[in-house]
Amino acid sequence: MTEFTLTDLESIVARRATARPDESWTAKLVAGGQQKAAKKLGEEAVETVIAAIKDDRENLVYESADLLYHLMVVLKIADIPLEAVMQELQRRTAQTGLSEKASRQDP
Ligand SMILES: N=c1c2ncn([C@@H]3O[C@H](COP(=O)(O)OP(=O)(O)OP(=O)(O)O)[C@@H](O)[C@H]3O)c2ncn1[C@@H]1O[C@H](COP(=O)(O)O)[C@@H](O)[C@H]1O
Repeated sequence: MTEFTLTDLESIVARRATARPDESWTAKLVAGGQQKAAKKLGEEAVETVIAAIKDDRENLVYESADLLYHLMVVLKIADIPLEAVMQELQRRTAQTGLSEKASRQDP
């Protein structure tokens, strides 16, 4: 079991965001702005979906890693700490996904 966590990745992204764009993909994404970074996140999401639909386990792992990394960059540019996402996920543990969805349906 790896000890590497998304919090570790968040720290790496924060550190590399301040590097020179010509020596860091993270810095290049950050310098390019949210529109480009979010577009890249969307591309990685599509690649993840394709791997899932093809039942391509190896690529699903690879693309999921790309997806999570690019999500961390987008959150960094938006100045949203991973902690905020984890808090929201924790809040949702109080109910099932289906009951939450039902609570949002129009009467
Ligand atoms: N986890 C990642 C990570 N995942 C993906 N990528 C980069 O994201 C880019 C994706 O670009 P592309 O889609 O064009 O490349 P691709 O996915 O291989 O191409 P396709 O075949 O999918 O189209 C590649 O350059 C990858 O290297 C990442 N770049 C950095 N990190 C982490 O960030 C750290 C710092 O990296 P730098 O900021 O580059 O120093 C690294 O040590 C890693 O821990």
